[in-house]
Amino acid sequence: MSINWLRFVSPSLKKPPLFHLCHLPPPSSSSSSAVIVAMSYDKELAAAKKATSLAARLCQKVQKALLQSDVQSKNDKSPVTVADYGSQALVSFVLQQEFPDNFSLVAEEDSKDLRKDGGQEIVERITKLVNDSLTSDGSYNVTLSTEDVLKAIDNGRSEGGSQGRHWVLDPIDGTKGFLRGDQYAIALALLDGGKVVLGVLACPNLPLTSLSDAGQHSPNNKVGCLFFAVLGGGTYMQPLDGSSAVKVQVSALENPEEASFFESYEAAHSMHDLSSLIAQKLGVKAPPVRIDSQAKYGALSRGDGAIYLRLPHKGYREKIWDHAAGCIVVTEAGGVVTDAAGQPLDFSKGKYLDLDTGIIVTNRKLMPLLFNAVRKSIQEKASSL
Ligand SMILES: Nc1ncnc2c1ncn2[C@@H]1O[C@H](COP(=O)(O)O)[C@@H](OP(=O)(O)O)[C@H]1O
Ligand SMILES: [Mg+2]
Repeated sequence: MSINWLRFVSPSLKKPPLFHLCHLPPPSSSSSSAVIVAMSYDKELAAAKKATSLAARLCQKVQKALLQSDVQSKNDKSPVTVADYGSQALVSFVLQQEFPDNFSLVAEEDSKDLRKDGGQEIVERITKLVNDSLTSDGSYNVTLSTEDVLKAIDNGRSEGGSQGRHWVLDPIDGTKGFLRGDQYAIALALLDGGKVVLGVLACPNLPLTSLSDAGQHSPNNKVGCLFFAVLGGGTYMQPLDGSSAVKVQVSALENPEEASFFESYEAAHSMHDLSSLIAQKLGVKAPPVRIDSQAKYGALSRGDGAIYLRLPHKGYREKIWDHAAGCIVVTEAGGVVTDAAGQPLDFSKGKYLDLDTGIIVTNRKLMPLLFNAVRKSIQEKASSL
């Protein structure tokens, strides 16, 4: 490869970037059936789709008629809602029912705040939402008590790691988007031996057609997408109403000037000034597409945009549930996900990802160019401070 990327690599970068050295598997060949996807994880995939779809329905119901009392503030000042808790309880309950002998879940929420004085009313509201969802589905003939719901939430306390199987859940990724009435996702992945082997992203507000299509905001345009991927099986998207799935691929774009890029809606989550510098270096003409949550990974996996830049402010540590499902959804659709030093994301170290600077995502053709632009821009920004 003749790319002169080494000039821009920081001195602290010990290992060469992933896309340069690794033999990446060829993009999956096109296939018409979703049934062949999961040879060894088919039961897990079915359970993950069911759990996230149920959780998505619960979240949609809450988002439609959100009460002031549905929203609380966590210790870190970030918002949490009855839908975050309800979604986690539902997914945890379904997975434990399906895999009673091998169940470990790393999830974002816990019941500590709910168990405090004055929490009873909100726990009852969550329990009703969970039971209504289970009843509407009909597969589980149970009524959970408030204590069952709190326990189901707390079953997400696993630390993950490099051994065995662990489910990884963000019950609502993009809670701020959820509260604004915008994008959010229910993100569920399975780690096996520290590697992500399966991912499902339910995106209740994402249009079924490309975000770049004219008229995507028209009331006739249906929303609600379920993306799913199993290692080696490609990525599929289906409407959340359950109709048939189609295989998706990342954009094949080679000219960065024609690319559009995704970033967080929230400026506090990603440095918009740095991504604008990167876009400028690449000659990107389109303005950034700012949406919340891992819906960005889903949209990128079907080629809505070609680049996703996530460049958190100094000191922020990314959690595995914010990227595990999105990462496999994009890589199985032929994309590449690395940190800003070109290294693959390592999901085997527990709850956190230890990253160099941020996360960059694009297709194989554009990655060397993007990587160059990212390194140059990071150095420029650092030297201008
Ligand atoms: N200061 C920060 N920098 C980067 N990410 C942050 C952040 N504070 C919160 N986040 C994460 O950003 C996620 C939302 O992603 P996005 O910015 O792509 O919409 C949040 O998920 P939750 O909504 O589950 O808390 C949270 O994990
Ligand atoms: Mg969340």
